[in-house]
Amino acid sequence: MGSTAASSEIPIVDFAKFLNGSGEEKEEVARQLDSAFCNVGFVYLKNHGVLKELVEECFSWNKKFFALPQETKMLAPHPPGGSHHRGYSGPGAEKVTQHIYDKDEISKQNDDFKESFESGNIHDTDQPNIWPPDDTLPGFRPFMETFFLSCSALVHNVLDALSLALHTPSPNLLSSAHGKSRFQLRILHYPPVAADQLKDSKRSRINAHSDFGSLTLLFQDSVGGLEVEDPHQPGIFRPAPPIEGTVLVNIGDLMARWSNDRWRSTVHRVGLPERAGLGEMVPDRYSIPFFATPDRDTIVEALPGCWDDGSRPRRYGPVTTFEYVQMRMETLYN
Ligand SMILES: O=C(O)CCC(=O)C(=O)O
Ligand SMILES: [Fe+2]
Repeated sequence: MGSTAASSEIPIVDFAKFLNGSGEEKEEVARQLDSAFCNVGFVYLKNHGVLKELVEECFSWNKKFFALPQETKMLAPHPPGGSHHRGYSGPGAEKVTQHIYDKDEISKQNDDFKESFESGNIHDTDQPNIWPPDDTLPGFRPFMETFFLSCSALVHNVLDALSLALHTPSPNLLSSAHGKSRFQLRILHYPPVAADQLKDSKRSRINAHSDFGSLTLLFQDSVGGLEVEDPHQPGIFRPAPPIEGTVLVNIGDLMARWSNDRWRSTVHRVGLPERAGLGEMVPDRYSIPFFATPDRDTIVEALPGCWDDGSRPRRYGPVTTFEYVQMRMETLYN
């Protein structure tokens, strides 16, 4: 059972009942996900099928990679511009903005204080991976390629649960719209920062934003600081603390649009952890988001079950994934 406290709370759902359960159990999990995504846009999944050992190992590669000397990390540089999203971005390279498309407005935003490394599907010829030379961190590349596959499998399972929730004509409608699995695995490192600097949201580790794809998985370490906007009280952010053994799953803007705003793409940010004392240093934070996007030619228009000719008209015209993503990426890097 998902917890049923206030609807702005992020429920915990046992995904084993979808992966291995009876037809009825699958339906029940699908309903729980649907309700979480309608209410807060986020859910914690336990028994999600990505092995604990793999998650732990990914955190340890995350630490090893960012501990490399800056000049070594720069051997796998993220290309300038927003269309090839692979490789290493140093502190301040990316400004996460919330629906601001004007360059002057973007430059007024605080710089995020973080560094990241992105990799994607090995078959993605549009965005080939950019790896550091093998001898700088032997084992890193094959591990990340394996972890990608495991996260990708989870995304497809969650998509199947969502298709079930909507009773789409084809039971794998959403999964097949992501058939090429052109996803993005990011490892993120936020260096230590004085708690005072994060107080009153003067500065964020990552500014308030929503994700722009379909679904995001997020593994976080034990440091905390992730906050999710209360969908029923705009401007109020609530902690989304790490919960051992779970992965957070959230809806992105493209999925919100696809679902005709049935599912919410909720604004989130990383700031001061709940327990941090002022005057202290907040330790490094490591996290691992995995971003799913449909295949580039997928036409995104209101899904079956999300609109009707009565009280739920279609709110958006059709757009391809490619057109949509281009528009959003251009604003990220300048
Ligand atoms: O580091 C985190 O926990 C959040 C990362 C995030 O929201 C993002 O990369 O889109
Ligand atoms: Fe995010």
